[in-house]
Amino acid sequence: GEPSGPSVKTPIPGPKSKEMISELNNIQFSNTVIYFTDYNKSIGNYIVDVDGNVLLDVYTQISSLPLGYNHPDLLKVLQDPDNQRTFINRPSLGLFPGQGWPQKLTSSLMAVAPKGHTQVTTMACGSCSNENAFKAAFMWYRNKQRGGAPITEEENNSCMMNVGPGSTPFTIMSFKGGFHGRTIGVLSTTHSKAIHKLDIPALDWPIASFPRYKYPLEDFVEENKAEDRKCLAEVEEQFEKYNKAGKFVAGVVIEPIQAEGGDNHASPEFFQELQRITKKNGAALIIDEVQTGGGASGKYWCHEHFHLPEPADFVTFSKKMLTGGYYSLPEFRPQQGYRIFNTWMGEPSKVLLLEKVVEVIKRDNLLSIVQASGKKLMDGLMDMSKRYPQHLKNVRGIGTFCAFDSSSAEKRDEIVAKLKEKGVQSGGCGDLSLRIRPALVFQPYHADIFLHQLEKVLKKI
Ligand SMILES: Cc1ncc(COP(=O)(O)O)c(CNc2csc(C(=O)O)c2)c1O
Repeated sequence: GEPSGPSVKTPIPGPKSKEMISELNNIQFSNTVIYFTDYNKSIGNYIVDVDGNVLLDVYTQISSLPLGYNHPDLLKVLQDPDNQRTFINRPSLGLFPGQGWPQKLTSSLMAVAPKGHTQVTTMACGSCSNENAFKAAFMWYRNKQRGGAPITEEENNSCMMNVGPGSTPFTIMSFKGGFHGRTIGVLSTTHSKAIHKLDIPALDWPIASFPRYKYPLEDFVEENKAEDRKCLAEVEEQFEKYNKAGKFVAGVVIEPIQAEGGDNHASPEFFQELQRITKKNGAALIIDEVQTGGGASGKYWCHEHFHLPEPADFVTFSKKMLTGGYYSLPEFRPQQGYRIFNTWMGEPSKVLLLEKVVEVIKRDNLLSIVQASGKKLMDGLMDMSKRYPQHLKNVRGIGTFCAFDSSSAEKRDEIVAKLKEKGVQSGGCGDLSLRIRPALVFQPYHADIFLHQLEKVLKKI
């Protein structure tokens, strides 16, 4: 079972961590390592480092552990002899899927598919899921332009040398503050930190503004509505500008909440109107649920809170879903083989684990626990924002997907560092925000432990 609470015995990183970091540094760049982790002792909501420090983990490996550490039901998946074969013989899923693969997809990914979705494509990570969703959107857009005409020899020859008409001038619209990955295509739709983009070539694709609200929301209803209108007008302008220039916008990619960009929220009305504008302009709406998806918002998919008039064209996922991939409407299916393809096309062992995660979420009613813990977090943060307004403001969140701003990046970093000293592993995002990303097994009493430690930090800084 879990420890009763955090316990920190050494400075973090401790002596053993430091030794291992320098060992690793002989092999690769290791400056981002926070500490080496003991994956035998880490359990539930608690991460244990190699120096025996026990921390309440409200960051969970960049929001990617659905059931925390060493969940007993997941360990059982590994003990099943049939499953061992799946872990050992990693298949090229596009060519030689194993028996039972359709059933596994049905009982895991399709069991939690967004409303109206019947198709899923598995991938390895968030970046490659977005990359392939973009490609599927480009092919769909070109096929619409062809209107049934055959592919020409000129198209086949020209694309081999990266020129038109075979290589198209199509674009994907993204938003300032967005994060969709770091591989070279999606990196042109990522706009959260310069260090991610420096030195890498970028594509001339349209970029619109994402709403930046004033808080508390109830005090700024008109201002925030005006902000929605301003951003939507920019989306229309970008469509007009790029389509007129023949750089047709084939898709719009957006997160339900911009996470890396600083936990920026936008209203359901913003997303409903964005879907209308995107459809009107003949583009695909790609909702990136890599960080928001998998249950942290209290629903499986965060965009479910927006009551979109129609299903999104694509919903990409990774992190808490354990496998990468995307759901897409049938019209986006490739028309030929080997166009959305790579050696592995994801990993069945991750889908086996996801199948168990989906079962546990249903059996243990975890989504309602997320809602209860999220309420506890939000109430506690709102209360603290009244008592420490200089350090904690703009409290926001859906489910346990919460955040607040501090007065400066330094202050935010100081709060993260002091929380770590008190045995809470948290993380920053954007310029001023501290984000909370606990596992789905994070109970209200864990929220109390977090809030208690946070109060102790705020009292002293
Ligand atoms: C909304 C969203 N979309 C796509 C991605 C990319 O996923 P990965 O390629 O990292 O699996 C992410 C990854 N998140 C992430 C957090 S820190 C980070 C990094 O590369 O520094 C990446 C995401 O949050």
